[in-house]
Amino acid sequence: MRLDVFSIFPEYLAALDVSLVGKAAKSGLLDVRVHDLRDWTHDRHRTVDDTPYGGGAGMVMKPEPWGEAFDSVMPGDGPSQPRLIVPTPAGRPFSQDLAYELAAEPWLAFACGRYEGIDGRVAAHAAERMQVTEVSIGDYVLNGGEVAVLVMVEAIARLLPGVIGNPESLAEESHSGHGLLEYPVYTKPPAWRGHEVPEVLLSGNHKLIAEWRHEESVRRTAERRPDLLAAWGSSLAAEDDAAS
Ligand SMILES: COc1cccc(COC(=O)c2cn[nH]c2)c1
Repeated sequence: MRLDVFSIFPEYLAALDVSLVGKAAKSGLLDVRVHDLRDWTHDRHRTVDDTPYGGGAGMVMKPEPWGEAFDSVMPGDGPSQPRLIVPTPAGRPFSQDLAYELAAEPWLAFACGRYEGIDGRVAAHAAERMQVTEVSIGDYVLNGGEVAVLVMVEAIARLLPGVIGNPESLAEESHSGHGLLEYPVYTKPPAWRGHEVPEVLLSGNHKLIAEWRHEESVRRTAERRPDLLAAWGSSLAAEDDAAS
């Protein structure tokens, strides 16, 4: 997979060279290219923003640098086009499902917005030749899209075959499809500062362990994410209906 990231703070994306994503990049599974948007400005101050039409506080990112950057890095007459992802509070919620969807793409490009956002014509013009998806990683406002890109790239990269050492661990974890939150996990020592590991986990009885883990998943999901529990319950009912 090829990944292009456009930002006025390219150094923010240095984290992509570290650990999992860094390893995937070195092993050729990921081709990560970070671009400084200011390389496509032409004035002495390398200006990327201006005041918003219609008034209001803050600044808006000008369209010209984005247009020139996209033309230069992913030319419209090129053999293929990337899928463009724009992190924004106004976007489609990022999820494990969307991470899987994006992990199937051969080429992703991320546009990191700052200030009050990017001129709306940038996405509209890009959509003339590539799929554009505005994505939110949560209902809060960041100063820029860079952190959101780090979140999404990590969630996506770990799904690529060969990136995760142990693919089985993908199947069991929270939000990996069965709809409940993950059960608590423990390792040695069996007792630690007056806290014991739940007895059942030391029993070797795999049926009891599986039951305990399921009950813990349901309990935690009910406690922390009643919305997920409701969805899980109705998906069970749907399965029963389908089976009957
Ligand atoms: C593109 O326009 C903007 C405007 C303002 C901030 C940002 C950065 O993204 C976020 O703040 C965000 C993404 N998911 N949840 C929050 C982008």
